[in-house]
Amino acid sequence: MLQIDGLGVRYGATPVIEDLTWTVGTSGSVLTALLGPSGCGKSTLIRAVAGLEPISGGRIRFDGTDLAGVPAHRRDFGVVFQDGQLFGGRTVSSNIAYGLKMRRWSRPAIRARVDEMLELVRLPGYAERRVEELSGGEAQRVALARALAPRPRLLLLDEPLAALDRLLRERLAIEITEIVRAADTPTIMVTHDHTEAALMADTISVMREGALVQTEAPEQLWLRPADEWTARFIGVTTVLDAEVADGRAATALGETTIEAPDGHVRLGLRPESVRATPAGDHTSDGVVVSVADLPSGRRVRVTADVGDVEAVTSDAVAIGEHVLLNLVPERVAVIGR
Ligand SMILES: Nc1ncnc2c1ncn2[C@@H]1O[C@H](COP(=O)(O)OP(=O)(O)OP(=O)(O)O)[C@@H](O)[C@H]1O
Repeated sequence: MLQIDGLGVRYGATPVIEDLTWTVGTSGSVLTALLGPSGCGKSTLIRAVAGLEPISGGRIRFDGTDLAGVPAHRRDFGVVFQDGQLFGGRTVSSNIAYGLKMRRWSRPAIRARVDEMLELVRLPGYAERRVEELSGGEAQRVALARALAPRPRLLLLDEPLAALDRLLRERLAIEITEIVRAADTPTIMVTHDHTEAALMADTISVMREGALVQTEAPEQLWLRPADEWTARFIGVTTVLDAEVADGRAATALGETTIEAPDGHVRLGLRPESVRATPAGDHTSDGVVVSVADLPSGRRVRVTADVGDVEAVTSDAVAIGEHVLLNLVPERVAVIGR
């Protein structure tokens, strides 16, 4: 288990991480996503955990042992960066064997482990390929095999999919999840993409400007974001005031059932939290200003009294059409509760 208390990291005089506290690997969680916008300090945090960045304050412990003074290569952590950083001019097997040779594994043990890793990352038969001949996705799988080969206590993945195209990213995201679960290696994965985080992780930690704002299972994060910034970062497009009484919330877009104590709350709406239907003879809630047909269904933008609202619809509504807006109770987030 990784335990970080009051961590500080600075570049020169500039603090990038200040007083950060984080516990990873409790309650059976294998894969934790570290999710945050570009420049918030995710890579810096991962590098500090790996021992690649000096810390200016606080403590990093693993299984109770303080890592201060433990150099990177003695931490037994595996690291995969965005571009894999394979050793060029060498074969796949020589890359995967690298950490095992450092640890003085016997030749037969190394050979067996390399084969096992190639099976795990689904590249059997690739042992003698030179790394220059690999595609981007293959190279990242080799980097993963190299990191996992010495059986690390913790695996750190710093945006391992960022350089790949979208289709490959999604496929490899799911593959990596299966691989680290099969290896049963606690893993932290850095990403700025909340869909990627949800595809892979069983716990998501949200980072903002050098601090952690929330650590939660994905479903809880979607339904109970800690604050408005977090809500918007994970896809909320409309924030709505509501008054709750007896499990029902009254809002400018009508009533909905909600699990929240009585009183004032703010609700976070994603497009799929609101359903638009043609108003017909009813008094409309707003007018459609744009329509987009996405793979997941039709998305509309509606100008309403509460401002512009993104919504989904299964009707053939057109721009300029008057619509009714209804909340979808199980898709409505409560902010800050
Ligand atoms: N070696 C360095 N020297 C000085 N400043 C740095 C250095 N590395 C990073 N920074 C700065 O520290 C801040 C955090 O950078 P970091 O790379 O940790 O963010 P990140 O969340 O990983 O971003 P991204 O998602 O874009 O990779 C940024 O403002 C960055 O410009």
